Amino acid sequence: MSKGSHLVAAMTRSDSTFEEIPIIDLKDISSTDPTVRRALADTIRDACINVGFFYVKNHTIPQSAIDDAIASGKRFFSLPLETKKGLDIHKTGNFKGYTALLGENTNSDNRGDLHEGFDFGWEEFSGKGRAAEEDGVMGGGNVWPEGLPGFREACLEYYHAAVNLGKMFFPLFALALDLPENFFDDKTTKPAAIMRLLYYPPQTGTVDDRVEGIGAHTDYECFTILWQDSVQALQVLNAAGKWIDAVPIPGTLVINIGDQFARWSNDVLKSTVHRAVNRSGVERYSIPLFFGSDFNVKLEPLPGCVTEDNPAKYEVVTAGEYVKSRLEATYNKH
Ligand SMILES: O=C(O)CCC(=O)C(=O)O
Ligand SMILES: [Fe+2]
Repeated sequence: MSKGSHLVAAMTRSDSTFEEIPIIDLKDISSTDPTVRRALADTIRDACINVGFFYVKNHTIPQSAIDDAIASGKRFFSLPLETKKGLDIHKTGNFKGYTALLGENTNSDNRGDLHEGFDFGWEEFSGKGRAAEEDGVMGGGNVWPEGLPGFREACLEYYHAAVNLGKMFFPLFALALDLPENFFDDKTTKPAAIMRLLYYPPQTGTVDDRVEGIGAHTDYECFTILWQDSVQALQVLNAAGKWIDAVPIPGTLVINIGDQFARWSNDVLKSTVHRAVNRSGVERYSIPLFFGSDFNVKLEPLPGCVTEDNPAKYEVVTAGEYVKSRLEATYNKH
């Protein structure tokens, strides 16, 4: 059997009627022992083929960075609406800044998402960002609120810790796809990395089913690293059409595959539909960080993912074009 049919065969045997989301221990993520790395990559592959979601523990992001980012997020969201609207994501032109309640509609059948958000991208502590031509539609500077000392620093502290974790994942995904470990290196020299602080008010009283915290969707990039607080809201759709709770587990992050990886791997890796609905009665916070390839990379099917039984499913587009079209649809910028 060729390598290609091996992957596709694994995918064909996969079972996506999961009832639970697997937990993967990352204690060996920096190991240089090939056997140990192979074993970790195999666990990741099983999770990505069957579920498209997994928790990680021992994930390397310091608890202090999480605590500071969340505390800063809470300060930001409690600013007056007018102040936050000064940073409106619809006005910045590069999908960075503030999203008000119902300012975004992730599922086009819905009436708007019941969350507030604050989005930003690559920036060094020194303030150096990326030029527009290095980051596609998301290129150009971040916008930061005035009068919140330490906010930017706390955001960037978490951001860089999460970006470092994300960079450690690409070699593991390469191994999981039977590719050389360095396969993604030259395709992720300036990887897309967009972070959001999200605030979900509780939905109480009579609830319109078309208003959810974030409507059912798949993510746009290669994979997402999500921190969630202890309030249950995130749900993942299995192949039987059942919503499975991604129960908050202290000390873990949630990792999920997005559409770029699904397209690139011709659906060997699953980009699974999910949503967040906060009917807990209390406020909820989360921090997704969307991790992609360099924006000019063509998402041509990876070696081993296309066979006679699994012909190419997607039109080849660049990563940047793909994300741009999805963001424009979400924020209604046509
Ligand atoms: O807040 C969450 O748990 C999920 C957020 C999410 O799915 C997203 O921002 O794409
Ligand atoms: Fe998502």
